Amino acid sequence: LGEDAPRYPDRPVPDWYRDAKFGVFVHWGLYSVAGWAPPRRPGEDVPVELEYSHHQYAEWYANTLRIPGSPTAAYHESSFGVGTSYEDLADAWTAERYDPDGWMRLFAACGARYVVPTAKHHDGFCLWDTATTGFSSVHRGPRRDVVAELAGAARSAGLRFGLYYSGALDWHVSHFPPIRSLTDLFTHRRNDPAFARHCFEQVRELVEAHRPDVLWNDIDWPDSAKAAGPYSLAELFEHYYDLVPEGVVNDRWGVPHLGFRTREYRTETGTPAWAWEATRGLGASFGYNRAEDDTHLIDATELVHLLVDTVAKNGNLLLNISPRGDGSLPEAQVARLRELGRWLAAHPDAVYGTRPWHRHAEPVGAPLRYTVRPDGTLNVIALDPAHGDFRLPADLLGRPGAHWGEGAAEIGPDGTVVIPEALRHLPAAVLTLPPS
Ligand SMILES: C[C@@H]1N[C@H](CNC(=O)c2cc3ccccc3[nH]2)[C@@H](O)[C@H](O)[C@@H]1O
Repeated sequence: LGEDAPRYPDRPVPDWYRDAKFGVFVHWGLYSVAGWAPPRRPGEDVPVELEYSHHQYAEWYANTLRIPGSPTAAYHESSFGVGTSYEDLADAWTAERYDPDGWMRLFAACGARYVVPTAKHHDGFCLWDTATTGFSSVHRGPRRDVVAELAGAARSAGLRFGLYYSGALDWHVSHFPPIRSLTDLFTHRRNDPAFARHCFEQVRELVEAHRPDVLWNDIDWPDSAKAAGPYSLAELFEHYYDLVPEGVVNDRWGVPHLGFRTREYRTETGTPAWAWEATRGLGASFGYNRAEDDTHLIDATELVHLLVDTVAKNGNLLLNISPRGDGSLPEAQVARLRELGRWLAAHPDAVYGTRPWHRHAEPVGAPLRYTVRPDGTLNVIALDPAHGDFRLPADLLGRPGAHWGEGAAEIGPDGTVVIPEALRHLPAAVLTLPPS
């Protein structure tokens, strides 16, 4: 490391985060007013040359709109007229159905233990009472301090409160051509000291006002803040941890300091020793996309499997919900969240507070996942109980006291486990084995 390379703290990921397992991501912002991107079904892909002109992330609307001939450019003109800019939409944003307390009560009821709303996304529109710009939800549109209301509502609902911040991209204060490729993504961004100070001061406002339990930065941080000195990232982290001793950050700051690692619409192949977080939308977008319908969304059973698989691999699931511009929550998304919450409410000890076993699944055979409770009890989670009986692996044969939630389990001498009829309709069934 060069002589001016700052020293970063080496901090463990706090237990509250590792025990929490399930958080709700909320991408809500100016882009939610337009709320449109070309819809994409699970498994559908586009050729790499259309990756940005047909970006499936509706929160990228401001960039996609600027790509000549993109479906978003056509949608924008037909919806808002040739003379309306993206930033003009700020004054059309009324958020008349925005109910922060209702949101947080719902997320808590669905089993989330933390929530991470967007404070500023790539469009540069700030959702808090900032002194750094007039491009904010306090000065324009809703005329509300969205972040403050969400922080209060989250903590009243017993949730830990984190904040998403777009550290690399701020299209309100940058003047590049639209991002049309991965190369553009790395070059059409500001790294100058003035921008670095701007980002430093914005995050300092958020940290000092709300003490977020999670600082979830996206993509990267301005390069000029990565050396020692005023407004450096090292100073920002030091300030953050002074104010929030149990605070945790993710891995998208572009410096050798991270808390939990992140995977986006991806999972880990095995069980890493480090804490990590899987994040995705319920459909193909984080921001609200009115072009998505039920067929574009992950179904509730897949959602339970995603959570269980992620936790078995030492990860958390940060599942995104996309509020409409008016602040209402898409009913199809809420239905899936509630279904996940019902399973979690019936099987809390299979997830919360657990740690991985020495393997997360079996290489072949029945789709099982494993988690270990603090007292050493092993949760054997059958992901497809409708499929019926399964064989316990050899290293679990003979362990006494096998139980389903309500009663002793019937296990044959060859390890065949009979799944009770009453459990076969569930997205997953949990067999517990007391500590051996
Ligand atoms: C949550 C999501 N993040 C996107 C940027 N993605 C990344 O910076 C990123 C993806 C990813 C996957 C694996 C490991 C690191 C990663 N960073 C944003 O461009 C989206 O609008 C949205 O906010």
